[in-house]
Amino acid sequence: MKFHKTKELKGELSVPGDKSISHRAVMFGSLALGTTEVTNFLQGADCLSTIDCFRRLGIEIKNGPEKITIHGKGLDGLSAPSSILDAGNSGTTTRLISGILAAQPFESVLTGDDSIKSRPMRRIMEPLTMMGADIVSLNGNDCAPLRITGKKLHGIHYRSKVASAQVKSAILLAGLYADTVTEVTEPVISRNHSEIMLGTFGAKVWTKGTTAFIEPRPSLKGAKINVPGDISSAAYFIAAGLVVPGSDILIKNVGINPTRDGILKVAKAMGGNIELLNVNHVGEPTADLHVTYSRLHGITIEGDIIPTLIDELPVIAVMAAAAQGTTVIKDAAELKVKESNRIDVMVEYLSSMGCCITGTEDGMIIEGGRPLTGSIIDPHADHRIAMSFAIASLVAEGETEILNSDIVSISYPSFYSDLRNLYG
Ligand SMILES: O=C(O)C1=C[C@@H](OP(=O)(O)O)[C@@H](O)[C@H](O)C1
Ligand SMILES: C=C(OP(=O)(O)O)C(=O)O
Repeated sequence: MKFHKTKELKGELSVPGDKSISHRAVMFGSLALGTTEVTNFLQGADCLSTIDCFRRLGIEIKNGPEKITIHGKGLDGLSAPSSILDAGNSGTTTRLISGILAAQPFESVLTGDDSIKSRPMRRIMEPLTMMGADIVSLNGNDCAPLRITGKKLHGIHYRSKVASAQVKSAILLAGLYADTVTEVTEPVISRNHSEIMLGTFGAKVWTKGTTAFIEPRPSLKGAKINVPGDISSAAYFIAAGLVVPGSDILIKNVGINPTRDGILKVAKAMGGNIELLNVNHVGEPTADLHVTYSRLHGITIEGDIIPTLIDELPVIAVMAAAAQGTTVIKDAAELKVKESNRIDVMVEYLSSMGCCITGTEDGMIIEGGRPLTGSIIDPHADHRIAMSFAIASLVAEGETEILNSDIVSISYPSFYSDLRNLYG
């Protein structure tokens, strides 16, 4: 798909439902007894992979136009899968479902696409094995495909080396089936959607500092879940509104959970004009975001804020390229093990557009303010890279071509049409 420099972006949009919350609604609804209804579910390929896996585990899930309906059968209601479980491109599906499968009275084989088959799974294999699970990486490389043979699990106190909601959630889900309380301590708090939603379904989950606790064997009951708009998807329009001169965009109903809102803090620290309207603090907090063009300046982004904006760092790099001065991103080595190596790919293609950017072991250094020029971008089958460069193209002279641009359907199928609707 080809893109050109644009005049101001103006108008209003609603981004699709949050990916993390949509996955969890299907998973927890499947483990709850009774009907769960999910509105504003993200119809992205990753969340559809989660639906497919739970259908193969014997759960009836209706994906209707207005809502998803899940006929959960309770904690012990899953049945041996009819075939290999395919998580597609989704790390969240792979890691969270592993925590559930580790406790089932049957064997499962879990796989995914080439990206999933190269992402690290030792981080969940280790704690789940400590709990008593039997998980084997079939290629012997600590990646999927995984053969998971369910066992009786023990509660543990696990100290995770990485701040990862996928690791934390896998352990908490296994903890539903353990013999005692399970505890997970993270170096820095990661997104807490599992803790919030498990509570909604009736689990006893609590936190103290960076430790999350779960009691075993709750009776989970079906619930109604309304998924807020995904702040990770809103991030592209926040960035576009801030960097394209004259822009004025209203993004409606965006999730602003404090474990996810780092993009808002960073945008403001860079000098961005973002106003939060209609803030609602019930359940997962939401707001409408009013974004207007701003003269951005470089900042340092490091430490505890990193997990709250980890998926937004590629588009933050684009904002940094358009800003005046230097932006330093540190403590973000996790970027190397996402759908692509997001440090290498951002450095390669922002450089190809004329940006002065250097990759480091745990981030990037970006000297902003140089004019960008169009280029040919291979997003390395990574949805967030494709969307980030679509935004960069809006301020680049000449033509930018994004190869395999359809990859955005992983998390945001209507991304290009939503963007085009804002053109003058
Ligand atoms: O739990 C989740 O829903 C997610 C957690 C993050 O991954 P890590 O837990 O691996 O950091 C994030 O990058 C991913 O897009 C979704
Ligand atoms: C890293 C991501 O997702 P996952 O880990 O679920 O593949 C993402 O959406 O940026």
